[in-house]
Order: sequence, then C-alpha cells, then structure tokens
Amino acid sequence: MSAERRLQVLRAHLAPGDSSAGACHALSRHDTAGASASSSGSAAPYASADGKPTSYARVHGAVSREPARWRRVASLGKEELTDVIYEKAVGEGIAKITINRPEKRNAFRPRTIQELSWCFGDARDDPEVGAIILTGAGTLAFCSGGDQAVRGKGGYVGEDGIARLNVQIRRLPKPVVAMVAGYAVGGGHILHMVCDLTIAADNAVFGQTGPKVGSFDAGYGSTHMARLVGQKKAREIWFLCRLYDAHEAREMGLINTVVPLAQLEEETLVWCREMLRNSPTALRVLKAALNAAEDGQAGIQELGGNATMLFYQSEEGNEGRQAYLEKRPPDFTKFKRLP
Ligand SMILES: CC(C)(COP(=O)(O)OP(=O)(O)OC[C@H]1O[C@@H](n2cnc3c(N)ncnc32)[C@H](O)[C@@H]1OP(=O)(O)O)[C@@H](O)C(=O)NCCC(=O)NCCSC(=O)CCC(=O)c1ccccc1C(=O)O
Repeated sequence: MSAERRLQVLRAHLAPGDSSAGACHALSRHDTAGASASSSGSAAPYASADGKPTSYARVHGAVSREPARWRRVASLGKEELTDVIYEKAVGEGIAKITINRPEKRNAFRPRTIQELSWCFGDARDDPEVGAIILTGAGTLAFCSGGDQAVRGKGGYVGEDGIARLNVQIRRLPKPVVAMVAGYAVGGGHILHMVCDLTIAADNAVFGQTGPKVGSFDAGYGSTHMARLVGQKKAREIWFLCRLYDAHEAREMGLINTVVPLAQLEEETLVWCREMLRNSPTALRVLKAALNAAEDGQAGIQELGGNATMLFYQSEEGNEGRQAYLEKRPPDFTKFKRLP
C-alpha cells in the first residue's frame, strides 16, 4: 500500500463519521502502521479515494479489536479435558480450541485427538458458535504433529486419528481458523491446512517432516496442499522437508496473513468477528462448495445436504410434507418455475 493511500485510510479511520471511536475497525492495524505484516484483505472497502469512509464503512461500521472474555469449558460429558483447553468467548459466537502440550511443542497423542474431536463436535452443535479458532498453547508451536514417542505400528488413524480429525474440520459447517505461532510441522502443518483460514504470527514456521520420520499423509495433507500452493511447490515441501517462515508461507498461498506475535489473537478475533457479521448460511454453503470442488462424492454429499436443509425451510418443501400428512395431493402449482 502506498504511503499516500495509507494516510487516506488512516484519515478515514479517524474521520468523525466513523462510529467506531475507541475501537479499531477491520482494517489491520499493521497495515495502517506500515509494519511488515502483510494481509490479503486490503483496506479498500473502508475508505474511498478522497479519504472519507465509504458507504460500506458507514453501513457496517467498525469491528472491535478488544480482547475476548474467554469462559473455559473444563469437561465435555463426563470427561475432563487434559490435553486441550476449550473456551468460548462471552457474548460472541467464537470458540477457541487450544492444543495444550507445550512441553512437547503441542504434539498430539491419541488422547489429544480424541479431545479435539469432542471440542469440534461441541462447537459444531452449539448454535451460538459461528467461528472456531484452533491454536496451540504458548508461542513456540502451533502443533508439531503426531507424538513420535507414542506412535504405534497402526499409527493413530484407528483411534480417532488425525485422518478423521481432518475430515471433521472439513465437514464442520462453520469456519475454522488456525491461529499459528511457532512451529506448524508434520501433522500440525496438515491441521492448519485443513482449517478454512490461517492467521500466522511472524515467528511461525511451516513444513512437513514426515519423510524424515517415516510418515506421510496421502490424503488432504498432500492433495489439498497441492491445491493451495501448486503441484511443484507441494512436491518440494514434501520431498525435501524444508521449513518455511511465515512470509514465505504467505507468498505461496499456504496462509492468509502474517502479524506480529503480540497481535496474533487480536487479529484472529477481528477476522472471526468480521465473519460473524455475515450470513451464517452463506458461509456454510460456500465452505461446502469450496470443499466439494476437491472432495468428490463426499463433497457433493455435503453440498447436497445443505441444499436439502435450505429446501426444507421453504414453503415449497413444506407443501410436499404437509400434503402427505393431510393425505391430499401436493399443490406445487403456486411455485414458480424460475429460469
Ligand atoms: C517442532 C520442532 C522443530 C521444535 O524444535 P525445538 O524448538 O528445538 O524443540 P525440541 O527440543 O525439538 O522439542 C521440545 C520437546 O518436544 C518434543 N517434541 C517435539 N515434537 C515432538 C513430536 N512430534 N513428537 C514427540 N515429541 C516431540 C521433543 O522431543 C522435546 O522433548 P524433550 O523431552 O525435551 O526432548 C522439533 O521438536 C521437531 O522437529 N519435532 C518433530 C516434528 C515431527 O517430525 N513431527 C512428526 C511428523 S509425522 C506426523 O505428524 C505424523 C502424523 C500422523 O500421526 C499421521 C497422519 C496421518 C496418517 C497417519 C499418521 C500416523 O499415524 O503417523
């Protein structure tokens, strides 16, 4: 962004018409400050060329950058959570799931996977939750993949393993945002890739280590990666097992944005809050559609499920059911055959 444009945006942000005095709007503070952070979402809709707030800014107003007030969910059902911290933001529809094994760089063991699965299930079923953050405890690692000390001959897949967790995140009809500080490597790298968005701190490091430790993911971990970064790059990442910093990761399309470590949660919350303003059904169907393009029959099934859910909410859908219950022929004549 040019210095002049940045100034315009800053002016627009401070303009009296901006109802958001005190709270920052969705425009990244890092963009306004000209820091090294880079964001794919430009500030364009928030200020017009003359520096005044656009109608978009006037209508939608500001997104709060305030910290969330987290309420901890210590147990799900009868089970205490030991490997994962599960929290919900008070008064807003955000859940946060934190892998809590920092002494192991948040490597997951079967128990971790099981708890993650419960938390994702709860967040999916909670109608108040509209966006889910997945992260790792501490600043050194998001997740370093499968705990190699407990890896058995059968891997983790048979015990609610990562393969199933990936599918669960893909199928979850709400956006999941990976909030990455430090290492996201091995299975941890795959976890962030299957999330819908990735916000990274400037200390984040990305890569696959599988071929070094006798492991690989021939599912989403390779095929979805190729969709994100292209075939050549995906082969480089897997075959050479190099590590990439956050800016390199953003350049290659692995992640959405990079922010200073101290602002990681603030920025992630802003992205979640922006999404929460939008139609949940639109986001849900878009996620299913974007997945369907690469998920074959399973993806179409998911998209089809959404179509049915919407149709059941319509008058036309209800007419069929009602007619059956009333033992009369359905009258579909009143419904237009739209072009
Ligand atoms: C992440 C590192 C680069 C961080 O390096 P550094 O900051 O120097 O910290 P360390 O001193 O190395 O680590 C601190 C502490 O943590 C332990 N640890 C870290 N990662 C792991 C791990 N993955 N498993 C077990 N333990 C781990 C480390 O040993 C230290 O403990 P001490 O007791 O203090 O010694 C670096 O740590 C690193 O490279 N880690 C390993 C990364 C890795 O190779 N991960 C595994 C990739 S393969 C994978 O994830 C399998 C996925 C999987 O399970 C799967 C997926 C799909 C289908 C099947 C399977 C399957 O069953 O295998």
